[in-house]
Amino acid sequence: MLTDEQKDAVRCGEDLMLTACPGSGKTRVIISKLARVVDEIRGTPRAIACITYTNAAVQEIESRLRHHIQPGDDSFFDICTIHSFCLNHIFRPFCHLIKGYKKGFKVLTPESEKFQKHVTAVWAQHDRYNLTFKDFEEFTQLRVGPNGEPVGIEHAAITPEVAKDYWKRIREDGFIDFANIIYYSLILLQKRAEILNSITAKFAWILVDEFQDTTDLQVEILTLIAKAKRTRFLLVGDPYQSIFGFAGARPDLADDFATRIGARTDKQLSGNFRSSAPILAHANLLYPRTPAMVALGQYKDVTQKPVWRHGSSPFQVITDHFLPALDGLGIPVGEAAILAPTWFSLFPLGRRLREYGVSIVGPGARPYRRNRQFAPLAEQVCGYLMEPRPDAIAGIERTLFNTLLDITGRASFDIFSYGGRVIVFRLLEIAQKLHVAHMGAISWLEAASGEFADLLIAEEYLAPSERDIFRMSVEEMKADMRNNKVDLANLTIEELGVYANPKAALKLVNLHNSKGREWRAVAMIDLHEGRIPHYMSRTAEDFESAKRLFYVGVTRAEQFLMYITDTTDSRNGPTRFLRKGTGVGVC
Ligand SMILES: Nc1ncnc2c1ncn2[C@@H]1O[C@H](COP(=O)(O)OP(=O)(O)OP(=O)(O)O)[C@@H](O)[C@H]1O
Repeated sequence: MLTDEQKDAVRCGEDLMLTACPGSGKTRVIISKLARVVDEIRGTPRAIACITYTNAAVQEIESRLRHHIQPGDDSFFDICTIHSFCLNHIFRPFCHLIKGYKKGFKVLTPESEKFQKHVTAVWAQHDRYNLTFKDFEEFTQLRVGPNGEPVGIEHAAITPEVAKDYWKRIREDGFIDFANIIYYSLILLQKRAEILNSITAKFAWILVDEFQDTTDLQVEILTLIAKAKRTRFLLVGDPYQSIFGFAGARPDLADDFATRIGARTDKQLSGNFRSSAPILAHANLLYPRTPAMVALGQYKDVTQKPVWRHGSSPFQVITDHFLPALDGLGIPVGEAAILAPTWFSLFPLGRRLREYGVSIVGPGARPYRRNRQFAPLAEQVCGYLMEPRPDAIAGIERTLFNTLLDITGRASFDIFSYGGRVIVFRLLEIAQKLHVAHMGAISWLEAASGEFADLLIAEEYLAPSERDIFRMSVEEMKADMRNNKVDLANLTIEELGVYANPKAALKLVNLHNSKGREWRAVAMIDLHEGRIPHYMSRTAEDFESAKRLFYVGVTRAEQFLMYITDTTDSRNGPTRFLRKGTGVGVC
């Protein structure tokens, strides 16, 4: 059932920029809108693009939409990120028009070995060795400005020369990164009227979720499409949840675009289905809204106020206060999350909690590096063995697709066809047979890596020369685990599966990645001035953006919220967002 304000937004036939408070059911509105406009265009050659911010959101919408549409409707919509929209509809079909990509391309993802290789090589070219995590991370933030220049490197070690050399290297090796997919798509639309024409002829509607996090190039692309006046827009967002400024997001662009296309901006979603009234009272202290955000969901009548706990370390407060509070409230740890301003404070906490015997997902949870090639597939399959949920099959397909892409450099799209699904079921059959035969995770991994490779070679997804890649990857996983002092003999398939199917595990998430998610209980750690806002914050916008990040954290909690500070650093003082006047007023 939709509320009146949700229905109103879905029915609006004009271009609309909808401002939606946290937990207001944006996803529900987008799905209902999608189902409604599919009804309107069914049988025509037109389609709808639904652009979301992350792949996780794509999967969420895809799986929920299944209940609303008819068989065969798939050709009428594309649910995608802006990158896959540009890749599939603009860059891939027309890349032959671009110098360097005439013969095709491969997408360079930060998880791939090639990414590491190129970053290492380009740094060596500029005399930088002994690289740290940050030296790699910075390349994932690299963006292209409207004139083709590198941007987003103001606080980075990367110089414009390094960025350009990096792009030159990857292009010579036949690769393109996400930033350039967007840039070249814009160029193609600007220079070739026929490409713009084909896009606007195809898309009757473009629905954009998380529009507050849009970037300048993305707005340029949408503006070109809007100018043709053949495509309608539903843009949904919340300016108070714009937290991706470092990735080029600018909430002001959203308003600007709405004005440029003459979209309506008079509709709001103000009902919050997620959180209790006391949690919303804190959120409203940070950002009062008009109309005010009100609690409508199942936890609306919970009276428990958010609490602040201070201790000697996050681990001490979590184990002495947060976990016992969950017990008292009857909230399973799998429905709770620990949020922190950065990964750095989550790594040591994750490790200690794992040693303490708490199942966790998040940094420090995996005893091996995630980019080990066989690891994601093995985890997904083990997750399925533990709990065979039908929706997990799509996750396995996607992982298999990514794994093959990573190994072979080819996109095996037929994994998503009927034939591909048959392969997935055959892999699961092998996995099940081995599960029955092998008790421990290590012997399972050793056997499965061989048998999976054999099947994929027989079906021509892998070449015989690629047979040993999975086996070698298992050896690497074992070496990682030995280094991390994991008791290999006793590692279970359940433990591997928990990373893919983390229902029973406590989630450790950084605040940026918590966007769009919700948990019954949330603990926010490391809430110190200097962390949030960061000590390098200078401008009013820096402080505001930290406040929005804090706001996103607060609004993830449904029933119970704990703020945590600690004395691990003598300089630690509570963040201004916990104080009266500047924050939620708990200290
Ligand atoms: N009309 C409704 N009736 C009951 N529950 C609803 C309704 N609309 C949304 N919800 C529930 O509210 C919760 C929040 O919805 P959703 O995740 O779509 O919020 P959101 O607006 O995307 O939030 P955020 O911006 O904070 O990520 C979900 O659990 C959803 O099922």
